Amino acid sequence: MIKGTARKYYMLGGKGGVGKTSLAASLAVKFANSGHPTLVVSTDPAHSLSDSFAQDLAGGTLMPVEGVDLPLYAMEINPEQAREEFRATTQKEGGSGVKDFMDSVGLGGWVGQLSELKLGELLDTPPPGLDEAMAISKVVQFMQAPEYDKFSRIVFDTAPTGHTLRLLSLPDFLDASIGKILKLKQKISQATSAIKSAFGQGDGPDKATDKLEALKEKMIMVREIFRDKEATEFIIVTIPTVMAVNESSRLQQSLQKEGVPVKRLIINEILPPSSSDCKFCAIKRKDQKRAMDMVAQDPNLRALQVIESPLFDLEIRGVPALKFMGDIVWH
Ligand SMILES: Nc1ncnc2c1ncn2[C@@H]1O[C@H](COP(=O)(O)OP(=O)(O)OP(=O)(O)O)[C@@H](O)[C@H]1O
Repeated sequence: MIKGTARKYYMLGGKGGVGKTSLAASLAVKFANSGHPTLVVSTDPAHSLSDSFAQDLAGGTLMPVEGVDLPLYAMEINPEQAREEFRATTQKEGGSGVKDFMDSVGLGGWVGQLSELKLGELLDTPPPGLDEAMAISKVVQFMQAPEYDKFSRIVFDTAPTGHTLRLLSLPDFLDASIGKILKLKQKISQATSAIKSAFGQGDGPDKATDKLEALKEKMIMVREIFRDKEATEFIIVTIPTVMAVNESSRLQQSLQKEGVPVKRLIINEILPPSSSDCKFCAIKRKDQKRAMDMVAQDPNLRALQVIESPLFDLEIRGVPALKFMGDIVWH
């Protein structure tokens, strides 16, 4: 995972509470320790990344992880706060502030093009996947803004399962919508010049179409990244319980359907070996073994490389603890 200097994206996904944040943070520390300028991104409203690194990383901007001499940055996007800002702006300014807001989250380019083309209505009603759009907008920012050029590893502590899948299918949805708009526009521009001006607002129809095409290209770029086997890996995180394994199996099935590259499955919180199990531990160990056997037999999961991560006897908080975890899990 540390080989090569080309940029790689790692996305950790799975059921709530299985250890995504801890594992994403420990992987980021591991990458940074290996010399990779690394960025870890979270869209969890609960500020779990701040908790994990034991420092305030909130604010939605690039934050250096303090107290370590590592090329390590974190970014915590709070989707709830972003949604509130969105609502406030649209209410206050009757929708005209949408561009300012979207500018602030890095979607400005898209919105600029959309509103010029009078397609801003698409964004006036925030779609259910706005949280995911935030994350995607940041991905687009990574690819475009020079301050992100330096990162060779980008780790996402993704939202729980359902959100993650929406995130992955959103570019497809937008791509399809724009395709439809393009077709519609072509039809209309052939029909009447009055309707033509509603789309173009002074721009010739060709220029407007170019802009839409450029917008579509950008979205395709995001989608390609999610599906690029060379650049991206989605790592499923699970724990050794029947419920978590079943959910991971369904997640892997949907990711496969979306064409998202998955190679590894982490089973987190495995009881460490012991020669003197108490009754509780012995029962628990048996229970965990049953769930792990399920992984080995599951048609969706059995082909994945399994990484075992032990249950630690202390809470993993702060860089030294994350390094400790990372050295055990990611080797
Ligand atoms: N291997 C482990 N050993 C001991 N504690 C762990 C381990 N992995 C995670 N934890 C603890 O479990 C809790 C949940 O972990 P974490 O926040 O990383 O999960 P998550 O999947 O990101 O949760 P959410 O879905 O709520 O974002 C934290 O208190 C964390 O310290």
